[in-house]
Formats: sequence, structure tokens, C-alpha cells
Amino acid sequence: MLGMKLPGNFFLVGMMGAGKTTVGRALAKVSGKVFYDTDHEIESRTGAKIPIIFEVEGEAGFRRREVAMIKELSAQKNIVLATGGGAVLNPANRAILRREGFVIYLRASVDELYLRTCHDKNRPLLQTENPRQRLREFYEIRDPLYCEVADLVIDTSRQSVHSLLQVLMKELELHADR
Ligand SMILES: Nc1ncnc2c1ncn2[C@@H]1O[C@H](COP(=O)(O)OP(=O)(O)O)[C@@H](O)[C@H]1O
Ligand SMILES: O=C(O)C1=C[C@@H](OP(=O)(O)O)[C@@H](O)[C@H](O)C1
Ligand SMILES: [Mg+2]
Repeated sequence: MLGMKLPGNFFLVGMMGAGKTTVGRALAKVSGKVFYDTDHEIESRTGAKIPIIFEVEGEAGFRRREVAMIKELSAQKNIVLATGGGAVLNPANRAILRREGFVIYLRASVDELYLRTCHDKNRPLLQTENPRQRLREFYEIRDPLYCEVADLVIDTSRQSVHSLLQVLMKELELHADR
């Protein structure tokens, strides 16, 4: 399984805490692709962390940077790209992701997403009095959008990153054979 060559780009979508960044980095390693994370690229280009960008430019400013970054990165070949959870809200992003690569939706329950994100202060949209409720509201809106763009849906609840990777590689091999 290690080092398996699979063609094209893999794009990871899903809610905050789904594991896009973590699983994406590991997937790039085993599939021999270059890893990018839109949030990390935006941070390194601006020299500012996501919460600061939200504070200075608002969510709208961040979303403008996000769509520009997705356009730029998705033009590359043979990459794994972890998107931010809100990327699918923009129809332009959905069209690009569908067109330029194989889209993997990492799904998780709201309870699990909450447990994975509640100690992290770097997600400005969850810095509210009731982050679990916020996640629930986002899930309602976004789950259909993730499904709309996905070529593959993987349930990540109660699955370790290691076992997810094995499931993922098996599924990707099957898809590559088709
Ligand atoms: N399958 C998993 N099981 C348990 N914890 C996970 C899993 N995937 C990711 N995590 C943890 O959840 C947190 C959020 O993961 P991250 O990769 O940043 O998610 P995302 O990029 O989708 O917001 C991290 O602390 C990560 O280690
Ligand atoms: O869901 C969202 O709207 C966001 C998700 C974050 O990325 P992760 O999904 O990697 O946490 C980051 O892009 C920003 O805080 C907004
Ligand atoms: Mg991430």
C-alpha cells in the first residue's frame, strides 16, 4: 500500500474537525503527492493567522483569499489539497473542485467534530458561546454541499487516522481501476 501511485489530484472537503488537514498530509505521503492546505497557504502568504485575517478583513475577506488560493493550487497536478470547511459554500469553488480532481468528503458526527475542535482557538467561527450548536447549524447547511461535490464519502467517526488511511487507499485504488 505504501508509496502507491494514483493519478491526479485529491481534494479533501468536510466540516471543521473532520480531519482534512491531518488525513490530507498523511494521504499525500502514502500516495507520493505534494500536500497543500488552503488555510496554511493563506497564512504563509499573508503572514497572519486565520483569526487575525477574520478580525481585520472579516469572513468575506478570508473567503476572497480562499477562492483565489483554491483557483491557484488546483491548477497544479498530482497534489493532495486540504480545503477549509467553508470552501464549498462558494459555487465557484465547488465547480473548480469537481473539475480539477477527485473529491473526498470526510464526514463526522457533530459530537465528534465538537470534541476534535473544542480545545482549539484557531477557528474563529467556533469562538461562540455554543460552538456545538454552531457546528450543528453548519452541518445542516454544508453536508448537502459536501455530498454534491464528493466522488467519495468516508465516515471518520470513531476511526483512527491510520485506519482511515487504509480504507481511503483501498477505495482510491478501486476508483483508479475504473
Ligand atoms: N479520525 C480522527 N480521529 C480522531 N481525531 C482526529 C481524526 N482526524 C483528525 N483528528 C484530530 O482532530 C483535530 C482536527 O483535525 P484537522 O486535521 O485539523 O481537521 P480539519 O482540517 O478538517 O479541520 C486534530 O487535533 C486532529 O489530530
Ligand atoms: O468551516 C469554516 O468555515 C472554516 C474552516 C477552517 O478550516 P478547517 O475546516 O480546516 O478547520 C478555516 O478555513 C476557517 O476557520 C473557516
Ligand atoms: Mg484544516
